Amino acid sequence: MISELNYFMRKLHHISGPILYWNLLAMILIGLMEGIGIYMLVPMLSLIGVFEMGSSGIHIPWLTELLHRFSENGQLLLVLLAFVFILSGQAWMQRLQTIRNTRIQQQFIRTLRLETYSALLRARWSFFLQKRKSDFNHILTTELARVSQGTSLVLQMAASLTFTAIQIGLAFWLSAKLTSLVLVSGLLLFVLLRKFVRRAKQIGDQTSEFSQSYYNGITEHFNGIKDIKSNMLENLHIRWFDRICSQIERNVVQFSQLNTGTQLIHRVSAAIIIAAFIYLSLQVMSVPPADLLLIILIFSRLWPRFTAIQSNLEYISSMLPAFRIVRELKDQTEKNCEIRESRKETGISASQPIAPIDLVKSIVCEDVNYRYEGSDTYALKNVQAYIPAQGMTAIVGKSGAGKSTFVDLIMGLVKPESGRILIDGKPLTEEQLLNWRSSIGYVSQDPFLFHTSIRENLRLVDPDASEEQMWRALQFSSSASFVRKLPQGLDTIIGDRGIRLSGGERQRLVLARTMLRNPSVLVLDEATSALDSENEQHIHEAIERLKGHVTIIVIAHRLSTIRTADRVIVLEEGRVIQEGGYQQLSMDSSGTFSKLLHMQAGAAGQ
Ligand SMILES: Nc1ncnc2c1ncn2[C@@H]1O[C@H](COP(=O)(O)OP(=O)(O)OP(=O)(O)O)[C@@H](O)[C@H]1O
Repeated sequence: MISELNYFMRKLHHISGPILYWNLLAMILIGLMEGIGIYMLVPMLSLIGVFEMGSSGIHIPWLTELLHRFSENGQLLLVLLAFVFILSGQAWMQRLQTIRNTRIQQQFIRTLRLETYSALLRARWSFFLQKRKSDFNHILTTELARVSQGTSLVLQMAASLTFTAIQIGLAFWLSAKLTSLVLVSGLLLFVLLRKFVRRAKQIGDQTSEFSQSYYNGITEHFNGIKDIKSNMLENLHIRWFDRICSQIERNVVQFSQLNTGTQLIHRVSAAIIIAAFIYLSLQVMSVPPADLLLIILIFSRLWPRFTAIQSNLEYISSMLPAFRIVRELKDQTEKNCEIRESRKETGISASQPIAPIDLVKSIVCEDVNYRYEGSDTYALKNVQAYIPAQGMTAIVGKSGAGKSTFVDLIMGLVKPESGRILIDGKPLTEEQLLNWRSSIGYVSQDPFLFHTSIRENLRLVDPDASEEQMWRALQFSSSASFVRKLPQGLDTIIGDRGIRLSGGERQRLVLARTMLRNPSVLVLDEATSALDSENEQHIHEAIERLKGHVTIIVIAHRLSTIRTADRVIVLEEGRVIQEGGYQQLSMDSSGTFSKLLHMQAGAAGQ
């Protein structure tokens, strides 16, 4: 755990640079001024004879001589003026230091956020297959905030320790005996309260666990809100929400009980120790009243520092789990990094421009086998396939046959366990992966649109796209007519994930967006949900328009849309069982393809 803390402190050092140490120096100076201001008041007052001090106190001959040049009233005014000056200066510096601290902290969290987010986006697809996406939301919001809070507390703690060291030094100068007594009592109490620091860590573990469940739950529920509403599952989910909120509440209260408990012990001990000091000083040791005042002063300044250190330790301990979680994610994303950074500038990195590959001949799969991580069965077995450039290839097969996995391999999203993928005769290598990916346009079954205007959604892939280019892409994807009918045309806001559009319209819009990128290969995962025949016709028209310009690969769920396919690849249980032209396969009456055709024709006729 300490290694994690160490890692983030080193990172803070790396991000902030020398300013971090200037800041710590300022903290020390502030502590010094505060100590001088408060501690010096009593001895200075005694120096000008306001009251008598015993053996303790300060003896600075030149200062006494200097002060005695003034009248009595002048001396008092001078001492008080110095006091006001020192404390005001300290307050002013404190403000500057706090602002600097905030800057350091914010720069640190910004860099951490950026690093975590970009490391996630640069991780390979197979990494996301094993993870819950809501965990990333949770880490990027809650856990990163806790890490930032934790490092800020470590800095505060460093400052607190420095203040304390300075105050101990000053207090030693005034009275070594009394200070030693305070120190020994403080250390003893700290040792006695050690177990509370450990308990704080356990509470911190639970905090992470509950907040993770909270994030996972709410993300999943809102993703499935339509199912919840249509199946009347609202109360079930409200009950879950109530339960997790109660657990979070209990966890926070538990920490507060622990923290205030140790504070209470500290305060009560302070009262007992000071009462014992006073009793011993007056009744046993006959200490003069001015010295007694000094004891109280030293105690009242030092003890709250000990209390604050104890409290800080508990808070830091409760945040250690967040340090571990963020560090683990960083290690995992590093291991799964697909896109390397090309240069580093103060933590912000830029990616090199990636030149797309222009497909001219074919994509070939040679003896490809693939298994998902943790799975024993092969999703693809000995796959041999040929996809011609500029033609239209349809991938068909029953649900679970391996169509999506096949296309993921073609797109280089996952790597074959064995076998090769050849692009224009050359094996697809790790180095070429990104060039290859940048040549591909992918339209998924559940297309991804932002809650903004159509124009903004289109410009996502090409910020400089002109109005004319946008309309051309819309025309190509058979979306122009429906966009024209919308109240604000291109400026119509389409709702969260495009909720205000029909499934087919959404898919055509994403197709238009993909075309703005001028891909060499277009991969279209046909929507499984039964689109109306008019929309099916629109998609069909769009594909026909694109044929000959780009290589089209369609994962086809309705065979009626692929009548004009140049090539059909039929998959069954991870194997290619048929491959050839549409006409050729449909005429082979004993083949799976013609059976699939009959099944769909039968279903359509019912
Ligand atoms: N992330 C995953 N982890 C483990 N197994 C998976 C994963 N995704 C898919 N599979 C398995 O791999 C096989 C092929 O799945 P795939 O999604 O490629 O089929 P598909 O033909 O595209 O199906 P559908 O038409 O229903 O989308 C299935 O047996 C499926 O259970």
